[in-house]
Amino acid sequence: MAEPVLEIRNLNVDYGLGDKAVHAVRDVNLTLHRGEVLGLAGESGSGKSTLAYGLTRLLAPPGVITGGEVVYHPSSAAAYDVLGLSDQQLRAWRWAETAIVFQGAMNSLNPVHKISTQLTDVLKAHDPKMSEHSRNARAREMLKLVGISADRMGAYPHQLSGGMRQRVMIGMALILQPQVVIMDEPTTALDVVMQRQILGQLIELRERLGFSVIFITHDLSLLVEFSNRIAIMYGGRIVEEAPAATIYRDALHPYSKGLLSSFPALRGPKRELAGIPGSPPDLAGMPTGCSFHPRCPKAFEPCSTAIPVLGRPDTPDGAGRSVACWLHPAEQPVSAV
Ligand SMILES: Nc1ncnc2c1ncn2[C@@H]1O[C@H](COP(=O)(O)OP(=O)(O)OP(=O)(O)O)[C@@H](O)[C@H]1O
Repeated sequence: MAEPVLEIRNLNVDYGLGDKAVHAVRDVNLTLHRGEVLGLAGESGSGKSTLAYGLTRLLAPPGVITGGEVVYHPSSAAAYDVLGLSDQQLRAWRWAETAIVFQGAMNSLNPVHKISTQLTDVLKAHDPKMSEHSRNARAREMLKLVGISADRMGAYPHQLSGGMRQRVMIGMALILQPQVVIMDEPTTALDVVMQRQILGQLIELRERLGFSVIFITHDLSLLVEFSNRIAIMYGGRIVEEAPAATIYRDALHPYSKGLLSSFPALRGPKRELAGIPGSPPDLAGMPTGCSFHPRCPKAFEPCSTAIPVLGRPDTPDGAGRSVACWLHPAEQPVSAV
């Protein structure tokens, strides 16, 4: 497997302090390798966005990181913990090393400025010495890469369709050639055909430019198609992680299985659709043990009392995948509740 570019280690994020704190991200360990697309899936409220905001240190109060590390490996320098960067270092890291496209990003284009100005402003802010000519050339090149003709440089956001605005945002995220691009539901506001078209184009760009992607969505079928590996989140924890094809073919966690059967597959054999009974847990009053156990069709003795640790499962193809489920206990310590 390629070397890591971003390692999230034991990350914990709370909203609020003290007894009333809501633990939205718990003990998350996740590694993004160079050049890969890592998909992160889970129902609404499972903590996906909080993880993205936490690891980029963009959390707004009352969000607070209560523990962990986010180790970034630059292409030609020593690794460092993003959580230890000064504000100034952080500003340089974001966008130039790691860029983010958040939900509804296409609506965050400034309506009173031309596309060209918004793209070149990013270049100006990060490299004030760059000439105007080079800035314009780079902006034009970037638009072309995301499939927008350079003659739209002078357009205002309202003169572009939703899909085009989203492409501009992706172009803006890539303009400083970051190593890591985090996409949090970047295309949900668009129709399905447009979503797939944009994602397909992003994957093509990744092959050409070599960046890595963390792609967040509740739509597992999109991830199966576009990711190399998939991590499934539930109640603030990663409950399973494996290569995309392995998850699709043979998910081990009953929650992953439930999530897979909630979406029609875009390719491959047809599956019977069935939802997951019950609703996601209230993070302010989490069930003891495995937080999925009240909804789990396979729950048994230890599930309601002890939290299963995420680890390599006891299956023949256990290498390269991990699961936190008592059906496949990992050979690691278990934290009793
Ligand atoms: N500002 C906030 N204050 C308090 N709790 C919050 C806040 N924002 C989020 N939360 C809590 O954190 C949990 C995780 O939210 P988050 O947005 O990270 O989930 P998500 O998986 O990204 O969901 P979605 O797909 O709907 O965006 C929510 O269930 C909510 O209880």
